[in-house]
Amino acid sequence: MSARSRKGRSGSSDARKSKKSNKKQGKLHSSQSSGQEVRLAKSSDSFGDGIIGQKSKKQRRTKPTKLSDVSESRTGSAPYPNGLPTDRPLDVNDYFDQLYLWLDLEAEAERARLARLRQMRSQQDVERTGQAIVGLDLVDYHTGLAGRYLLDLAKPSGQELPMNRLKVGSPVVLSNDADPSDEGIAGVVSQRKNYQIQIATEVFPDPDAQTAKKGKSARLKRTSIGEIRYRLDLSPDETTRKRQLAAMAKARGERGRGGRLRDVLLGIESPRFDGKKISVSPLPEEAIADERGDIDFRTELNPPQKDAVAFALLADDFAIIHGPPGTGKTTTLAEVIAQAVERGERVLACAASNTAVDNLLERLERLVPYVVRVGHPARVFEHLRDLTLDGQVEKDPSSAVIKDLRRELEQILRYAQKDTRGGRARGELFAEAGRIRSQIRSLERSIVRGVLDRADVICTTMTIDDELLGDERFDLIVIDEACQSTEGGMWQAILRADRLIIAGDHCQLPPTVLSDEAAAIGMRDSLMQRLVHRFGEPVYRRLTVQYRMHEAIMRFSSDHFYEGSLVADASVRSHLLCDLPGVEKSPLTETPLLWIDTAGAGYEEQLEPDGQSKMNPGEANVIVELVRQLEASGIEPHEIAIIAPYAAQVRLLRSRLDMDGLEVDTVDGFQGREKEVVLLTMVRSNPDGIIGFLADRRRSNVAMTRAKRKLIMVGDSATLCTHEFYADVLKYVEDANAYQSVFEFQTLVTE
Ligand SMILES: Nc1ncnc2c1ncn2[C@@H]1O[C@H](COP(=O)(O)OP(=O)(O)OP(=O)(O)O)[C@@H](O)[C@H]1O
Repeated sequence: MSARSRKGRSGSSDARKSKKSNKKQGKLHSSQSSGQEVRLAKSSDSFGDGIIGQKSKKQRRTKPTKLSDVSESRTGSAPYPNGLPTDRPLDVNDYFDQLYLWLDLEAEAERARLARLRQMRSQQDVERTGQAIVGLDLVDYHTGLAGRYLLDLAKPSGQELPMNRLKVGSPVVLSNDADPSDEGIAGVVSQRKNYQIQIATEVFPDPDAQTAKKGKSARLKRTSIGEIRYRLDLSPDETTRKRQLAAMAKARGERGRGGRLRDVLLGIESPRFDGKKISVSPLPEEAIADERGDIDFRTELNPPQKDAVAFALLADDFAIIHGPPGTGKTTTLAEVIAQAVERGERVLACAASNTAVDNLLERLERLVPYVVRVGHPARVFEHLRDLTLDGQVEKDPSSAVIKDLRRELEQILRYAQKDTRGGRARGELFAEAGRIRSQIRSLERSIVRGVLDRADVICTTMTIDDELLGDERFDLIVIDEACQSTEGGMWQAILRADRLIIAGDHCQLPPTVLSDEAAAIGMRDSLMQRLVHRFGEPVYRRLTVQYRMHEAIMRFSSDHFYEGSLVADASVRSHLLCDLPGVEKSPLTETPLLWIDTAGAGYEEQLEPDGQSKMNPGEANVIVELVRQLEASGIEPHEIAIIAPYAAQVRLLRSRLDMDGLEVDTVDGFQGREKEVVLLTMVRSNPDGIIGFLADRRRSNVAMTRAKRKLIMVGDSATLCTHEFYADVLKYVEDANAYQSVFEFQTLVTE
């Protein structure tokens, strides 16, 4: 059945109610007549940290006088200079003005970063930032979906690429390495290997076109493609920015159901559950129990998870699922989606990162008849690639014609590359290539439409390809890892339905925001957190049974971040490394927790030579020794993760521990992941007690909740415990008899 006819089947949210009794429909009718204003919910203290600062007076913008004052005066004139308030309704125009300002400041910060990068001329300095790779050869090229060019770049003579932050999906600029004035062409990383990186571009890097673009004579310098050495720079994500701006402009003027959802999310209207405004009557537990009884669950869920599913399905506007680490938030969301599909709804399922989208997709594959993953296949887990749009288009019988056209296109490009006539003749070949590309595009478009129309669920990151989805609307939008997205990043998705389910954990990593000015006026605070503070308990359900950590690993996080509400499931409550097959019993494997305190050992932090990042070679030695001991006890390298807050320490440890399967990464690389044993190197050790961004407790919460059976921290208590949070960690570890000074550890090693 096509999407269009399915929409007819499901209609609006009425279809969702079709399974319910008349009694419920009656309730819906009676409450809709109520026109009461929203009840100001108390900020929910139980939801956690840092209630957003509030300021009652509306500020008007003033013009900056000095250039140096630009950012400061712009943040000072923000409609909400202390971030979005949660104690009163937001004004629609002020709200979107604030979001625009965030985006502007962020774009400014990104441009400044790129400019600094492009000014660095020392190859080592540039590459150490992790944001650029220089001295690259174009070694091959192909064409991909939508006639994009896929360019393979590698270092000459096959050297390994430096450690870099150019991930699959990152926007980049490809430019001539020898020409600092070259503006380059935009692309997206589509594949990344140790020795080679591939980017997808809309434009072929034709050297004639580059010289012509700069107004120089084509005769000035004849270069063949192979003679140019390129550099790749991580670039500001202009496409995402433009899409977000367009979505925000549309949301500002939205009317009808879309306008209502916007007003609910801005706290102007009261959210409704089961047809009733929560300002009149919060959803009673009996209604949830009732709904739960009606559901034929497709997954084995625990009671809080089942409640969350029922609660979400009863939401008329939005509902929130708060999922602390390992509590099955994604599992629960997948069940919500499966139930919605069962009721005849079409769902758009999103998350902030590709990994999070794939985690959801992995579960949906088993639960939903027809799910499509939108996004570049290279960014999708390999075992899920058949579910991508590209994968499904490939299976379509008309794809054979496209393959022939692509072959023809590649042939023409190769002729063009070899063509020594230059100028017009070469230009004609590129023009012919352009015509074939548009033919390919129009054929693909019709196949793509067919695939999307058949889908019950479409999965994508929050950067939605509006061109691809057109103005298609869904019955329900589901957003996982919602706290990792800025508010501005949510509107593209929100606009596509009248109902929204968001899941996440505000006590884990916030979205990456480069601009400190934007962060100071609230850009790092999530929509989810704001809604909980605004409306309180009636709009969210928290999952409380976790399936990852030994109880002792979980307890600190539970007490500190989740009011002690977490419970370790019996299957994990007391599991230890020594319970794994082939693992010997030893002091390291028989206990779940250990802090090796380096205080007094003189393991001071160091600035990486020529770099900005910090490392701690003394701590690295301890980590290397611990890995050696774990391996000797029978733990496999792929069961071990090392987490360091600083890239320089990651680099140092990677160079010291070249083991297949062992992962060494920053905290950001580990959100949403787990390992049997996690070693945390804290790095900071200085006489002034400066701990830098370790002060963000959310970062530590993520790092400390990745381990299933053993968490080992290596750090200097004298430096760290100047901060109350780490003093609490130390006390917890001491009470759990899991403290060891590095001097004791070394004695044990030498014995
Ligand atoms: N009711 C359940 N019974 C048994 N296992 C479960 C249940 N719910 C979730 N799990 C398991 O717990 C683990 C974590 O689940 P899931 O990935 O859904 O959690 P999450 O909250 O999204 O995780 P994260 O904290 O990494 O974001 C998975 O291995 C999952 O199979």
